[in-house]
Amino acid sequence: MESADDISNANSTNVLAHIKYLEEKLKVLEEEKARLEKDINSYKEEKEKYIKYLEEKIKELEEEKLMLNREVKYYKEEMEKLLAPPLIEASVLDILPDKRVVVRSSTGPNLIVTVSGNISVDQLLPGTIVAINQRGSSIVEVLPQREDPYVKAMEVIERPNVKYKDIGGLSKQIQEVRETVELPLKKPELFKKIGIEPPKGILLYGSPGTGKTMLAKAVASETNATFIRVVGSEFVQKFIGEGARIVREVFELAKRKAPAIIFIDEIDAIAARRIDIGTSGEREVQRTMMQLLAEMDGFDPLDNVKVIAATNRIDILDPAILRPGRFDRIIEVPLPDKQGRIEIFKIHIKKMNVEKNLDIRKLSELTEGFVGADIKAVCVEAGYNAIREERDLVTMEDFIKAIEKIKGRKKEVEPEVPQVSTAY
Ligand SMILES: Nc1ncnc2c1ncn2[C@@H]1O[C@H](COP(=O)(O)OP(=O)(O)OP(=O)(O)O)[C@@H](O)[C@H]1O
Repeated sequence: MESADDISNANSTNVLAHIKYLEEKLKVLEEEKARLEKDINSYKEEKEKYIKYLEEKIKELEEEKLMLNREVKYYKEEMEKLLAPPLIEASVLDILPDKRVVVRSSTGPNLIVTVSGNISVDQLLPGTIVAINQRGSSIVEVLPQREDPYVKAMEVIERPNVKYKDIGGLSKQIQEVRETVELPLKKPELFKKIGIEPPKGILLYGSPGTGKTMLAKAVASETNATFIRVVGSEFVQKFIGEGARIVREVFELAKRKAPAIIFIDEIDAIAARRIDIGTSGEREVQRTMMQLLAEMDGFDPLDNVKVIAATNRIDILDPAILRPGRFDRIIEVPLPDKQGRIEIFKIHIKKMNVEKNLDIRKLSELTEGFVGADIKAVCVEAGYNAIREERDLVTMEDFIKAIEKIKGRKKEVEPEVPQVSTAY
């Protein structure tokens, strides 16, 4: 028979074994727990990575969508452009009181059109270049204004306001210009009756500032002619490649605006004698001159267009332009002599408030070698001298100071122009 001790011994062995078993089980469970925790962490990490990857993917797709949207917009606009009817270019002629506009369309007729809401009528002036819709009913755009070089190349004065009496010291030259330009313009029948041809063109030569432009303007003014001025040197410097066309346009304009005087200043720049025509620039100048000669040859001496050219370098001119039927009257415009300077002073002083006994004779003596433009500059400077001292009367002293100043300025700027012989 088992004793109570035996029983209690057997039980405690069992309990111990059970405890051991439980402890092992616990260990296994803890290990399991640690493994699961590790799994969870790595799963979490992977998930986070995946989320990040997905987020980046979304960003990429969004960027791509944006690009595609842009592309769609571009193609849509292109499609619209391809499908849109072309606009018609037109230039504004007049604005009617009811805000409709008369335009000359590039397709031909003059049209009366409305102005689309996004354009203010104030923007439109005669000459403004606009686009009108295909139906030709409305101005839909104001186009950038192009400056035609030929418009820039000319100075056009409908009626210059220079009179012969504004020119001092050139009575002989005025007389010649009147006979050769004014008379044939005013009385062509006289020349027909007598049977002689007046010159088509005259050439004025002389130092800068002697009054050549004034003379040409005065003839235009006295004959009610349009004065069109072009400057030879600009053909070479500014309007390269356009010379021949500008010359053609100038003559066309002159015929349209006749009676007209074409004044070609600094003609030497396009009509100088050339030894060889090597560079393309020289060839271009040559073409301009050929066009000028062709135009001169092309009109009739009794047409009411006259050409006056001016130069201070007659010595370098190509003899071709001086042939009969071209510039066949040559008029020298000299430096004014003592009497001439008196006259020029008188002309410019007339408009000034000068002291009563101003000694103009003395002023003339002090200005030997001065041209008309210098004398004008002296008068302006004398006026300034009075203004600087807050006087309203210009004195002899002011003039003398001005003469000294202009003399100094002339020394600084005067180029060594060879004095032209008068043997022509
Ligand atoms: N004989 C003159 N009588 C009165 N004013 C004159 C005279 N000559 C020149 N002037 C004055 O000088 C200014 C310039 O003269 P103008 O332009 O006629 O000279 P130009 O000989 O044509 O000169 P350029 O050869 O430089 O073109 C004139 O606007 C005028 O005020």
